[in-house]
Amino acid sequence: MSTCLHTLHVDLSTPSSDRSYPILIGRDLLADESIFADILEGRDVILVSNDVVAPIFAARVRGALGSRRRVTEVILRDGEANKTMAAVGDILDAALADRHERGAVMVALGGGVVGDITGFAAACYLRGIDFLQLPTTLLAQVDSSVGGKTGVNHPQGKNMIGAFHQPIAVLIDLQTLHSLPAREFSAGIAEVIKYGLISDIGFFDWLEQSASRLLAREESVLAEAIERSCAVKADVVSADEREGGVRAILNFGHTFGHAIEQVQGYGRWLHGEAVACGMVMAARVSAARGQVPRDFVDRLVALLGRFELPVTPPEDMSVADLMASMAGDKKVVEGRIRFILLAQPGNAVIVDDVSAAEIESACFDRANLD
Ligand SMILES: NC(=O)c1ccc[n+]([C@@H]2O[C@H](COP(=O)([O-])OP(=O)(O)OC[C@H]3O[C@@H](n4cnc5c(N)ncnc54)[C@H](O)[C@@H]3O)[C@@H](O)[C@H]2O)c1
Ligand SMILES: O=C(O)C(=O)C[C@@H](O)[C@H](O)[C@H](O)COP(=O)(O)O
Ligand SMILES: [Zn+2]
Repeated sequence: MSTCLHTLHVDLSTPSSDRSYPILIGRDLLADESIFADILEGRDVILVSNDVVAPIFAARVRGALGSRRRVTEVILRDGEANKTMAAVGDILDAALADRHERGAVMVALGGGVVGDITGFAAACYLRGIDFLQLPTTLLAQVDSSVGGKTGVNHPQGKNMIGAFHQPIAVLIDLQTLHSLPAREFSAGIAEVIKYGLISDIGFFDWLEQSASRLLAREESVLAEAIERSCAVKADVVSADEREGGVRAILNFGHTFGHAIEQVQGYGRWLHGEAVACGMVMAARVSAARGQVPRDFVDRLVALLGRFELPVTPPEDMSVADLMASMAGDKKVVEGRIRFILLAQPGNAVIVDDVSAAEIESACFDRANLD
């Protein structure tokens, strides 16, 4: 028997359509046949996972999918370096080989890499079929499984090829977090902290108070952190599904972070690690502008430090490297890089007037950063 602790909704209803979907947070959801029967009915499935996650969780999902539907299984190679068009091709080849029809559903079982690739394959297959998110990392549970950003990396930049394609549901099984390595858990915490910084300073305060219990992975604290994170994300996505405006605040720390990932080579820094460092950089620029107190940056650095997340740019990375990479960011408009800064703690703002000199002085004066 599974236990559902929280249910949220991503509201995407318009007068002409309703693509809203539920997010279920609970225990043993991945083994619950009745949940899959409700969501998928009798539909065929293309189950996509990777060579780390499948050995741990695929059997229980196969069991819950039951024996009355056709299931094609695709096992990708693990890792950010494999978030490529080739991986999308592997999924499409398998689905075509088994002659899956438009009624089939792609099911993403894994972290953000599997989810982003599978969602994009679902957006492309037969010009678009449904997909279901079964996120197994903290990062995927609080962020990537919700909101419909799907895609793959390109040597020139993160997530450069993709589509907005919403899942039909997100099932967050807290049991999956037991096997998650500590470094991956911390990477997920970075995105959790992001939500406090951009829209809920009370949540940031709570995270400071709850750090030890989060590190101990206490279920009730994890469930609350995930629920509050998904609530912020669902609200922002409902307000601006395709990032025409406010959704860009979810990119806080990412303009810097994606550049770090790309310049270092995908996979050297985890996404969440690069975002952690990027959030500190954005907070430092905000503080230099007098928008947040300097001691708030110290609080952020201390909180990230509890989770052993990086707070200074890679030693071998220059401002020139950073600026060159950020010039290709997806948020660039008419050649101007748009940054997400803090207008104040708990409140983000989008600006396009941050200079290289300002970044250098706020973030690369290494003698003054520690
Ligand atoms: N679409 C979005 O809105 C969005 C949001 C945030 C991040 N992302 C993307 O997500 C990716 C990062 O996702 P991630 O941090 O989940 O990384 P990941 O998918 O690489 O997973 C991290 C590692 O943990 C392993 N793993 C997964 N679940 C496990 C479990 N329960 N037990 C043991 N090992 C497990 C994975 O195989 C992998 O080795 C990046 O590509 C990032 O760009 C997308
Ligand atoms: O959902 C969003 O919007 C986000 O920006 C969430 C980010 O955490 C995530 O890493 C996303 O994939 C970044 O999007 P991108 O458009 O900058 O590639
Ligand atoms: Zn992110």
